[in-house]
This record gives sequence, C-alpha cells and structure tokens, in this order.
Amino acid sequence: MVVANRLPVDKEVLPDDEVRWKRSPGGLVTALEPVLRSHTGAWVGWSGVPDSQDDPDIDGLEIRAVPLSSTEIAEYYEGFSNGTLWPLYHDVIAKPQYHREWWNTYVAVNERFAKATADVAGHGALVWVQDYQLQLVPKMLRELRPDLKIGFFLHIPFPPVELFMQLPWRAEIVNGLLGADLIGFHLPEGAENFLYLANRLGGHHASRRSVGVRSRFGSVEVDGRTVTVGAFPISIAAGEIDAASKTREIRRRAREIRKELGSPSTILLGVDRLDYTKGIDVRLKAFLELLEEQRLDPHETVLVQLATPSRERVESYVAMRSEIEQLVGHINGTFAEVGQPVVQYLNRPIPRDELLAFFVAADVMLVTPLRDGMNLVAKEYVGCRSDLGGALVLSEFTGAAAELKQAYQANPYDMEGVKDAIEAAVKQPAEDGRVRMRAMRRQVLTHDVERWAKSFLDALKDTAN
Ligand SMILES: Nc1nc2c(ncn2[C@@H]2O[C@H](COP(=O)(O)OP(=O)(O)O)[C@@H](O)[C@H]2O)c(=O)[nH]1
Ligand SMILES: O=P(O)(O)OC[C@H]1O[C@H](O[C@H]2O[C@H](CO)[C@@H](O)[C@H](O)[C@H]2O)[C@H](O)[C@@H](O)[C@@H]1O
Repeated sequence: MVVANRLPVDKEVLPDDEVRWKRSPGGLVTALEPVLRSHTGAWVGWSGVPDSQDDPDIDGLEIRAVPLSSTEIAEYYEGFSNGTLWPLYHDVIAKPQYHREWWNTYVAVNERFAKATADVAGHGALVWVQDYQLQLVPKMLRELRPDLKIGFFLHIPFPPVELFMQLPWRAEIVNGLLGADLIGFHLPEGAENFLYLANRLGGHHASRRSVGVRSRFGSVEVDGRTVTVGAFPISIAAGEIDAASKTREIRRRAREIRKELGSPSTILLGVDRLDYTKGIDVRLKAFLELLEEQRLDPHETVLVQLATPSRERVESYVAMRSEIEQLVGHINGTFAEVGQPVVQYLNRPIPRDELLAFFVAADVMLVTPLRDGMNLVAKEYVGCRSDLGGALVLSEFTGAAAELKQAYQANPYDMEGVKDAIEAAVKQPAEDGRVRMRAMRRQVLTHDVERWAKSFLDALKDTAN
C-alpha cells in the first residue's frame, strides 16, 4: 500500500457540479503512479478538495480517500506542512512559521491517515508511507498494526541538524519516523543527518559510518527493533518517456512550437511548480543580465517558463508569484518587440504530451532551484533527448546534481556563475553537447523509477523485524 498526502488525481468540481478528476501536481505522483500500477495495491490519500470521501475509479488502482476539512487543509497542509516543514527542510529560504494549532492539526490528520491505513491493510502487508506531510504515521501505524512492514520515504531534503533543531516538535518527528522498519532519503547526506538526530534527540544507538547510495545502510536501535536508514535517489519512468518523445506526433509538435515562438535560434525552457524553492527568479534575473550585457541576442532567443500553480493560498507563494510576474513584465518591457515576447510565461498546468514536446524543442533546459529534493524535470528533459541534442543547466543544490554530472552545473546563489553556465550551454559546440547528453542519458535510462522502487522495497523486505 502507498500512503501519501495526495492521491494521484485531484478532484475538480465544475460550476454545474459535474466532477472531474485530473492528475495531481508534482514529482511524487509522477514517480509513484507507474510503480503502483505495475504492482497490486491500494493508494491512501487526500483528493485535493475539502470534505470529500469519494474514491475515484482509476483503472488499475484501488483508491482510499482520506477526507480533510477546510480548517485541516489550512492548518495541516498549507500550515504545518507547507508553512513550517517545507521552508525548514529547504534551507529556510522562506521563514518557517511555528504555530501550536498547526501542529495539533498535523497530529490529528496523521492519526486519521494511520487509522485509514490500519483499517484496509491486509495481515503482514507492506505499507509505504510518503513524505513530510505524514512523518508521524509510521509510529502511529505500528501501534495500531504491529504486524505490518512499514517503509517511509522523504521526497524533500532532510535538513542539517542546526536547522532541524529550530523545530519545537523535533523529537516527536524523529520518533514518529522511527516507527518505520526502513526510512529512505534521496541522498546519503539526508540519511546521515537523520542518523545523527536519532541519537541526539531520540537517545537511540545509531550507526556512525557513512551511508552509500542504495548500499551501506545505516541503522538505529529502537526498543529492541532495528530501523534501517538508506539513500534511494528517485527517478522517472525513463523508458516510457524516451519512447513517447520519439513518436511522430511529439516530434511534429516540437517543430510546431519552435515555429509558434518565431523560429528563434535558441529556446530556453523552465518547467516547475510555481514554488520559491525552484529559483525561477534566479534564471529570469540571469537571463535579463545576459540580454543587458548583449551576451544573448533578444531577436534570436526565447525563454519559455511553464509554471504550474501550486499552494496558492500560502503567503510566501503569493508574494513570489507577483515577483516573478513583475520580472517577466520587466524583461519583456525592455527587450520584446510587438508580437515577439522574449519571455513566454504560462501559469497553468500543461498536458503531459505538450510538456514532452517542449522538452524535445528546448535547446537549453534551465533547472535552477535554491534547494530541491531531487527534481524530476531535469531527468525528464534528459529522458526526452534521444537525439542527443539540448543542454541542461542544473543547480548544484538539487538531488539530481549528484547523478547528472555532465550538466552545466551552477551555484544558484552565484549570479555570475549561473550566467556563465547559461551562456556556455547556449554556445556549446554540438559534439561536446552530444557527449554530455549521452552520458546523462545512460545514467537516467539505467536508473529508472522501477529500479528506485525495487531497491527500496527489496531493502524493506530484508529488514529484520
Ligand atoms: N503534465 C504536467 N506536468 C507537470 C507540469 N509542471 C510540472 N509537471 C511535472 O511535475 C513533476 C515535477 O516534479 P519535480 O521536478 O520533482 O518537482 P516537484 O514539483 O517539487 O515534485 C514532473 O514530473 C513534471 O513533469 C505541467 O504543467 N503539466
Ligand atoms: O502536493 P503538492 O503540495 O501540490 O506538491 C507537489 C509535490 O511536491 C514535492 O515533490 C517532491 O518530490 C519529488 C519526487 O520525489 C522530488 O523530485 C522533488 O524534489 C520534491 O520537491 C513534495 O515532496 C510532494 O509531497 C508533493 O506532492
């Protein structure tokens, strides 16, 4: 069973009360949906709207909806999950807010998820709990159902100890996670941060040697149980994306997109949820300066930014959206001609096939987060480039940077470094680009999401308890 805050689909109630289900945003769903489809199992999660207990009928997936009230959405999802934990775990890029009522609701909602899971899991089932919204579920679930094998995976960075210690409920979170048999992180550094804290805050004996990637797991001794801790970098359904990107329709649409953009020599592309961690402002500022310094030609270059709406009622997201929109307006005001914007900005979700066509069309992909657990977009771009064309500019502070070494990597806080990386990617010699893309594709195609899931689930089955 998968237990995640979100179901793979979001409920949408149209003005005439007709109900439509659409794909949920974000990489967690992108990654887990194909995994669960290829196994048998249920998905426990929230439908994205208040007070709904409908279980949507999705071919091949058993769904169990967990209802949340409007207050719970405000205090558990927008509040504690995305106003406290999200900024705290992403290097405090925004200031985390600590409110006791948010915490109380987080506890209550985690209890509801644990109970819903305990009610439907078969005897001895494997239960895989996902992400920062549900960190108390492993312990709560173990108390309800000691027969289950419980895995937990964190999709965002696990912060350094100096930051984590700010959290008033730090010991509760660490002990909540320690209810699992296996705790997985994207990177060894996250696993090592956690092992240190399990000892310091939980008082448990924890291993001290360094953790490997899918190997050299760490361990924590908790009340006679051994909890395994490891690093499992997530990935994409690489074979599927590769095949889709080669189809005639997507190739044709990619050519059409270039024409619609005015046939520029260079298309730069950004694809993100509209989130302050993604560094959309960083790439826009770098682009602006490159135009000002005449290192890029506004008549030959277009930057397309696809920004899916996200967490639109959380304060820091509202502020960031107007900052991005002002920047887009400023760049276009300065460098666009009538009918020829230099930045094309879309603030709505794009159909999957259209997105793949953009990846195929883009000469340079801009992935510039200030911090990101993995960033599947970077891997999807590489997965789409069977022509060995294109170039990837990649922030050092994404999980993906550990695997995609041949990208044009930059520190997103170093504006000159970002500009140099973008310029180098735009001007790369074709053969150099092919060598880089071939190496990155080898990495992504041989480490796909099925391998990620298998390595985690094999390690979970191997746990001793
Ligand atoms: N169909 C569609 N998928 C999108 C859109 N924007 C982002 N995505 C997908 O959402 C996922 C984002 O994952 P990731 O880069 O790991 O970042 P996350 O948003 O923080 O989970 C990727 O699979 C993207 O392709 C969009 O407009 N349409
Ligand atoms: O559910 P939302 O609040 O709309 O947010 C979408 C998801 O965002 C986060 O995704 C993370 O998971 C990706 C896959 O492991 C990873 O590549 C990315 O770096 C992370 O940011 C979040 O962790 C999910 O829970 C959300 O569903």
